[in-house]
Amino acid sequence: MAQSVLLTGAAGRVGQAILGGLADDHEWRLMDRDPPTDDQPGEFVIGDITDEETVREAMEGIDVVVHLAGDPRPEAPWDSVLTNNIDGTQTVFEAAADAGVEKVAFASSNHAVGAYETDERTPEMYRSDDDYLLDGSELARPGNLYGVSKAAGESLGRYYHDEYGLSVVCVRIGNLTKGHPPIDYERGQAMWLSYRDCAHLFDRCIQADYGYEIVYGISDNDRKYYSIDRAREVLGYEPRDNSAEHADDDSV
Ligand SMILES: NC(=O)C1=CN([C@@H]2O[C@H](COP(=O)(O)OP(=O)(O)OC[C@H]3O[C@@H](n4cnc5c(N)ncnc54)[C@H](O)[C@@H]3O)[C@@H](O)[C@H]2O)C=CC1
Ligand SMILES: O=C1O[C@H](COP(=O)(O)O)[C@@H](O)[C@H](O)[C@H]1O
Repeated sequence: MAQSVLLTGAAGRVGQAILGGLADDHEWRLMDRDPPTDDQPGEFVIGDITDEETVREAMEGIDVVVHLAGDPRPEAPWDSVLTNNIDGTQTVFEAAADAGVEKVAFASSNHAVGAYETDERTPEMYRSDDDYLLDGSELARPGNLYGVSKAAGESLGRYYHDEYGLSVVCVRIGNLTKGHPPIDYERGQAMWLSYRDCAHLFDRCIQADYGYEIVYGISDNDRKYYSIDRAREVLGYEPRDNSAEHADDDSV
């Protein structure tokens, strides 16, 4: 069923992957601090997610928030992730709760659990014959300050679910790459998320019923160390891509 969706960070890669698959499926209000470069569906709000008033106005009449806006760089410095990823995310959750929004899907990251990739486990855990698997029930274990900010976002989601009754799903997105898995990069191939699986996964986040969830956002790769069972069970995620099917592509 079509929902009224606020998509923050709409001008970025994940936002464009989602809109590429779902432009006609929902009523979109897009928000980004950068203006769109070409035609986009619905209305576009140019603004910063740390600006409470703009975020409150953007939230009016919204059923579901897909919150992507933030600094996506694994090497991002603390001042940037503190402002954009932690303060900005708190502003979005608070405004969503106040506006009576039903659900928030939060773009978390593989980097929230990056420190499980110890020297002893890698590179074997990136390969299909290794059975090491994270399933979303494990504690966050960030390997950088960006990952800390994503773990903080997951915690904010837990708080706004428990205290305000918001339905929250935190999607620990793997490596979104258009057209094919990352080249010559075993880790990236194990956590590849194709554009069409990305759009489908966030559609399920918009439409499914849940309380508070942490799921992994990757395609159905033969190589994987993140389970997608929870995304299948709770959201009805049915990925169609697999990085192994590109094994004959040059260097993949
Ligand atoms: N691309 C990937 O493979 C992955 C992405 N993610 C997360 O998904 C989200 C989107 O990532 P990408 O699309 O790759 O990044 P991107 O940099 O392409 O897009 C992010 C968008 O957010 C906007 N933005 C940033 N800070 C903002 C603020 N304070 N107010 C308003 N807009 C702001 C930017 O202008 C940009 O258009 C991020 O939160 C990132 O951490 C997580 C894991 C993997
Ligand atoms: O969270 C993110 O993760 C992906 C994959 O991480 P990488 O360190 O293997 O590149 C990254 O490409 C993306 O920029 C980031 O937001």
